[in-house]
Amino acid sequence: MISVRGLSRQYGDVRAVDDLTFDVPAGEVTGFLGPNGAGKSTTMRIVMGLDRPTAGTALIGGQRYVDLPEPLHHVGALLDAGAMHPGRTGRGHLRIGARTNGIPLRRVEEVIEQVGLGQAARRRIKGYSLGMRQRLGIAAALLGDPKALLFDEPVNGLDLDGVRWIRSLLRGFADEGRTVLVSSHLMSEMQLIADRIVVIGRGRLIAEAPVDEILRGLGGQRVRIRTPRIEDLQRALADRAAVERTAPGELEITGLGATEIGDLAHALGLPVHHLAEIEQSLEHAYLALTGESVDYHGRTPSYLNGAGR
Ligand SMILES: Nc1ncnc2c1ncn2[C@@H]1O[C@H](COP(=O)(O)OP(=O)(O)OP(=O)(O)O)[C@@H](O)[C@H]1O
Repeated sequence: MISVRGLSRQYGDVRAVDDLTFDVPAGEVTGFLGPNGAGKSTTMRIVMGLDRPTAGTALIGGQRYVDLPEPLHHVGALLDAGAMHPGRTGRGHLRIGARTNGIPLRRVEEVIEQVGLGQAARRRIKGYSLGMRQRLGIAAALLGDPKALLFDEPVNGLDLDGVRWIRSLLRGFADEGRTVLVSSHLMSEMQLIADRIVVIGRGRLIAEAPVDEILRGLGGQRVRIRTPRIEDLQRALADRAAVERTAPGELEITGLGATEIGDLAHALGLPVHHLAEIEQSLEHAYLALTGESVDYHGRTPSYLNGAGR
């Protein structure tokens, strides 16, 4: 379990993290989402003791990283897979990590196997593809067989095979009861990987909820219903929910669940031809959540405005 409480980090004029509080429970994959510059990497660096907070705490199993007796047994992180000595071999890189942390060298061979580096472990890192570097970075994070794992953008730049591998790896860690925090820009990816997500913007918490709750619109659940007696239903719903006529014979309702609406139609004797909760894509929910907090909007060419939504 990782718990972040009232965490703030100020760099000169920039408040990179601003009074942030959230939990990363064991046994689940927690996705960490936010636009560029939202403060994700800063938060992860503070958890890993690589940066100091201006205020607040980030605890791993109740302790600060710096107070952990054998930190690599508690937490492992993939923060910057580029930060490896290019002249070393993969195995050499891992051996140094093991030696400096009192981890037996046989563990190096185990993690090489686990991440599928095999033959490549003999080669110098400068010849590694991005996917191989990610595998090596993950092997390093696993050296101490830690209970908690932090991954900063692990699927960035990976091909589909690599992405699928990371996905099953993270799921496996969570299923073993480990604590997994993974940051990403790829909302569609988070929808597949994460059980719950923490969304931040400009250093502040925007949402912390199970993925399916966010998909249902964080309480602003929408339901679509079709009935040939649309006016009767619309009248009955008018006082209870926000109702929008979206097509002839079709309503979209916000603020009531499918069960309540179905029961109401039944009580009124109205025939129902279709009734479904509308699932938002995580991307859609995320854009709705973070729209206000994006610091650097890309310019959209005018011919794309309104397209593809
Ligand atoms: N060492 C530093 N010195 C000064 N400013 C910093 C430093 N590290 C981060 N920042 C600033 O803090 C803010 C948050 O940065 P951070 O890298 O944590 O965001 P992020 O959510 O990880 O972004 P990205 O998705 O682009 O990696 C940014 O405005 C960044 O410029």
